[in-house]
Amino acid sequence: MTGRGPAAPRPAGAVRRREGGDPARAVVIGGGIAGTTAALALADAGVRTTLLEARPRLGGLAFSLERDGLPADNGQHVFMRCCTAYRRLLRRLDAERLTRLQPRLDVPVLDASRPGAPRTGRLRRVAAPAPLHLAPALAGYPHLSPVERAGAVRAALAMRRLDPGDPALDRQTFADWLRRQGQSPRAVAALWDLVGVATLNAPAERASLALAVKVFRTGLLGRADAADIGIATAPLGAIHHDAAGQALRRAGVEVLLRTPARGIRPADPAGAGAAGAAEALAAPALPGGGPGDPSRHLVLLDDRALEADVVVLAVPPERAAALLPPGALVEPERLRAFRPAPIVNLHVRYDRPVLDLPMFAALGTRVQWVFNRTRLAAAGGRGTAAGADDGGQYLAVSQSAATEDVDLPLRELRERYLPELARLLPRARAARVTDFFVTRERAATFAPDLGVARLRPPARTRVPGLLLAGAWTATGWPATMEGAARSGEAAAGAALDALDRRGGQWRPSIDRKVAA
Ligand SMILES: Cc1cc2nc3c(=O)[nH]c(=O)nc-3n(C[C@H](O)[C@H](O)[C@H](O)COP(=O)(O)OP(=O)(O)OC[C@H]3O[C@@H](n4cnc5c(N)ncnc54)[C@H](O)[C@@H]3O)c2cc1C
Repeated sequence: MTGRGPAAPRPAGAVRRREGGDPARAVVIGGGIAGTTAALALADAGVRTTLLEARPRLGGLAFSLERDGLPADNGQHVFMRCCTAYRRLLRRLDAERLTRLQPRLDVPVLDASRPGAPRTGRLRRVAAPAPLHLAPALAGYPHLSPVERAGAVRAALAMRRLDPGDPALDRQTFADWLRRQGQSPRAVAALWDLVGVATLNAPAERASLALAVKVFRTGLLGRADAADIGIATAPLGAIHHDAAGQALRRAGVEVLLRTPARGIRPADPAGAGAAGAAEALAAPALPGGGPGDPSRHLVLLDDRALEADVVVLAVPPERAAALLPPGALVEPERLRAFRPAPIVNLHVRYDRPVLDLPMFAALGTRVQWVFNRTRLAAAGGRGTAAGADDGGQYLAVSQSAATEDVDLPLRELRERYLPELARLLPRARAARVTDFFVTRERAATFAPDLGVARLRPPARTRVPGLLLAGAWTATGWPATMEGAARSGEAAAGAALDALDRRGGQWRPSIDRKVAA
């Protein structure tokens, strides 16, 4: 993270002003988690902020849909206690109450490779400092042999000595490193990939060691409570559209939905720049030269242009590449080099309860993680809204790194997965499936490929006051809600720094005397 931390909500009426007395203005482009975080931080610091979102809803990649009255998410999302920026955002949205955070990490792991009932292990922590907090779980983990368990402990201790920021780690795969640590294919499947595929969206064979070290060191080898799992008990849309929209509007942010930005250009110093998008698009490149004032920006819309002192561009990388003015990045083509990685969710409704656990991870089957949406919604006081109204149960099966599945027809996915769920859940064998549908996100995350760290730009561009945000920017985290929230905080901090640095144009402190 760069720049300052998030600002505390401003006192009512505090406005950040330019030298001439006009309020400082920001435009944030993109209403996903990164853009929402940035817009709130800017508004909280007294900057008049407009948030542009191309779609009719906020939330970006974290959203909900409705199917025959059943609220469903585009994909199951989880976070961890160590996701401090994301949890800050939840609090800022007054939406923590729409989530549940485990008091202590506890993940049941069902192994379906043997005939009969699956064997259950548990990855749960005890009240001890890291890394001892996981020692009893590992010692009793039935999916590894005693030799494999001892080997896993040795590898974990070796990983604690690696620095995720070391560029050399981004040039080797996680799998190569695990092999060098003597990890068996079984240990990779039953332990490292179990966590790694879900968090990195790639198996160890295709994941950069740098990102893997980031995940394991932060989540499992740092603070003992870091990996306690948090899950929304409400639909994602209730948090990232409804609560976000309310918080933004309460903070005074102007939220414009269905409003795509078409370009960013320097503002005309004579003030005529807002006249038309076509003329502005034809303006010469930044920085320097040409008629534009590089200290202010024009954000071009379909029918007009908005003038701003700072702009935060919080859209996916290929969109950012198209919107950035020439010269804003040294190597803008890098933004087009991110490879997308898919996640597929299978939504299954049974006519009766088939699972008591709130969630589990699976081995010995193609099923990865299963979430009991009915039980999770009941934990949040919304039992009837999640498939329990007819006495049934609604499960979401989350499949990361789903390259094989993402283009399969619904019927084939049904044939592929329902027998596997029946293998894992004995009660599902006698149950009737009342609905089965699929959500496919082809670009759920960027692929954590070797060398991906080199593609990820920091918040600051070469144009003063034009900042980048998004889970794909240089946060050090894989593409996650935490990465997105961190990037939003970083971009807002850098935008405020840019305002402060404009020699004499800005009053460095919030002017509390003038009403918004
Ligand atoms: C199925 C699935 C499961 C996932 N699971 C997890 C998980 O368990 N845990 C986790 O932490 N993360 C998970 N993620 C990743 C997480 O959702 C993303 O990393 C995060 O939401 C990205 O947020 P963002 O703001 O960076 O980008 P985005 O969400 O992509 O937001 C960008 C926004 O910009 C808008 N936009 C684009 N172009 C323009 C334009 N020209 N003008 C205006 N607006 C524009 C888009 O419409 C979009 O709303 C998952 C993602 C998916 C899809």
